[in-house]
Amino acid sequence: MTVVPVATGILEDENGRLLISLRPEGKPWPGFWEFPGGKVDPGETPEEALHRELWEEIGIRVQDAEPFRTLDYTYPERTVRLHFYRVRRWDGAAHGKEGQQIRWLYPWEIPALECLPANLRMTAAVLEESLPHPPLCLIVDPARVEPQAFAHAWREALRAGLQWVILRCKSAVDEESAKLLKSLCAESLAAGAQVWLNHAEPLPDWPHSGRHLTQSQLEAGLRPSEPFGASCHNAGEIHQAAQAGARYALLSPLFSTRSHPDTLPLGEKAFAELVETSAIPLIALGGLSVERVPAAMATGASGVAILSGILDAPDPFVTTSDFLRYWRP
Ligand SMILES: Nc1nc2c([nH]c(=O)n2[C@@H]2O[C@H](COP(=O)(O)OP(=O)(O)OP(=O)(O)O)[C@@H](O)[C@H]2O)c(=O)[nH]1
Ligand SMILES: [Mg+2]
Repeated sequence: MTVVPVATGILEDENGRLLISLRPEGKPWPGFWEFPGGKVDPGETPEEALHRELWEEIGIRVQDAEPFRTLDYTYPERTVRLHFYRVRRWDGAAHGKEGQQIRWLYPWEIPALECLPANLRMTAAVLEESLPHPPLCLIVDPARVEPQAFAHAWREALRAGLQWVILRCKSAVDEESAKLLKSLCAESLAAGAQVWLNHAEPLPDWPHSGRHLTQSQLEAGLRPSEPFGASCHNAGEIHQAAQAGARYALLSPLFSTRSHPDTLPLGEKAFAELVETSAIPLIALGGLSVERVPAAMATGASGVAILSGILDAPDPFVTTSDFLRYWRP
């Protein structure tokens, strides 16, 4: 089958909002949102097509286009090779030159609209850029470990370079623990790490970067006004999280775990298939060890999350460093 080359532009304004446009009647997939662009003409390079299409469709002259991703996608009517470009500098004011609606949206707002399926991967790829780096997420749960040992493990992980903590606090903590947790949150932010609170309402006044929602909070309709991620276990839950505006989903369990021995793991193949159709980045959770990080990342996961691996380690500094070595050889 012939593959139709297509060039599309992901325009980004100074606030990080992206331009999407509505496909008009008379073309395949009318009423779906897309990034503006179109088919590469014979004799044209994809970049030349991008310049021409963005002039024809939204009336701008591209100054700089940075190749971003190339993706093959098969629709019932044809297979397209999509050359996506990031466009941050242009002349002119973008408008629907062919009468089509356009919108400027933050990347996490896009999955709520009906988009061309091939484009959802791009939303996920753009969102992935804002995740902490290295994308190793430590889930800390004070209910699982005695407070002093817990604080020690958390601090040692930060000292080793950890950049991402999800603080899971399912039950109320006493005043002394609350004081300790608050100061650990502040220390983490001061170390340049992000802290996402997984906590019931009302949220305590602990310094944080965002919220992490459990599946039942998401289900119950909780939609924080600040950045949030969510815990998911299947395609339906990922879709719901994406539509709700989540920045990422923790997808579990990738491998079998000691904590949930009766839960069937997704396995690498099913995980990779979920990555293919997800509009938000997926973080692999469940049964992760240092040795398994490469296999987890090979599924297309945007990062890995661990719970027991570091908190229970004899030397959390060494174990965190071992995990981080995957991103910092
Ligand atoms: N423009 C555009 N096309 C996309 C995107 N994602 C995606 O799968 N496509 C597919 O790429 C193909 C190119 O589409 P197009 O209809 O824009 O082509 P065009 O502007 O040259 O229009 P024309 O057919 O009127 O000449 C379509 O099959 C469309 O479904 C996207 O984000 N933007
Ligand atoms: Mg077009």
